[in-house]
Amino acid sequence: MRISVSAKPAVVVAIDGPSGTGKSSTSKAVAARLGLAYLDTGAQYRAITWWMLHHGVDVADPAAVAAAAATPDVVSGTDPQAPTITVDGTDVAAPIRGPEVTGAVSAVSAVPAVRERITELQRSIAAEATAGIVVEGRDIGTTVLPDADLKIFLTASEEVRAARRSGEIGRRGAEGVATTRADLARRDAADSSRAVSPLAQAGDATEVDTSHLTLDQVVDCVVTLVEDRKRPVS
Ligand SMILES: Nc1ncnc2c1ncn2[C@@H]1O[C@H](COP(=O)(O)OP(=O)(O)O)[C@@H](O)[C@H]1O
Ligand SMILES: Nc1ccn([C@@H]2O[C@H](COP(=O)(O)OP(=O)(O)O)[C@@H](O)[C@H]2O)c(=O)n1
Repeated sequence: MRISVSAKPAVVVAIDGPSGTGKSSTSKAVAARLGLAYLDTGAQYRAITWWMLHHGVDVADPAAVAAAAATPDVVSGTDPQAPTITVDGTDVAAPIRGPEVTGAVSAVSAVPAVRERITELQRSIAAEATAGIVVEGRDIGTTVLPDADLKIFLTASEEVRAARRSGEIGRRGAEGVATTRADLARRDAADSSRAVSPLAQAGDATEVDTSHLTLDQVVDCVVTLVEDRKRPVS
């Protein structure tokens, strides 16, 4: 009798949700704890946006963005302890977090040619992650990896999200938080209403409201869900 030993299947975890719900922090920690790779898809959209701005492409003109979409070479490093992002070999980890990119990224990411390019890249990175991967974004569970083993949709109140993001970017006081809250609301509205793969919760995703949970509690919750859902070794 021939006994076939199949490799343990890799686990693919999709974590989606709006800004400030804790996607990046949670995904990195879950991946590190479980020995999985980590992909920040928002960083990829930010990187292509940075490239457009850097090369003088009019980001308000979808045709101009589409015409340039195939040119930049976006490369993501998927170690959750030290994720990296480069465009045409330039490390853009810092500039992609600046206000210019944040203000333009929703317009660029709404262009179908950009989404096609980046979605293809995301699928190939996930396919190559032999140990498994946590992929975070807006459309991972609905569009990029609809067959993910586990889909999580993180939420949190607008108030909490604005306070978290303000703390992160050093905006102080009630006025600072109100400005951040308006920025987040604008970006969420744009991301949720675009025609191609908008920010949306997959029907089979588990929703986790992080408003009143510590990061450790959220990580524990997701790790437990991953452990429960891992496909059995056959
Ligand atoms: N459960 C939590 N409780 C408190 N702060 C959190 C929690 N999750 C994330 N944060 C903080 O909120 C900010 C935004 O988190 P981040 O993971 O970048 O969110 P997202 O990727 O959804 O935009 C960061 O400063 C992070 O440290
Ligand atoms: N899968 C994804 C991930 C991000 N994005 C876009 O990229 C932007 C930046 O994503 P991000 O995850 O870095 O944003 P934050 O939640 O960190 O603020 C979002 O506002 C979306 O416009 C997307 O369209 N699809």
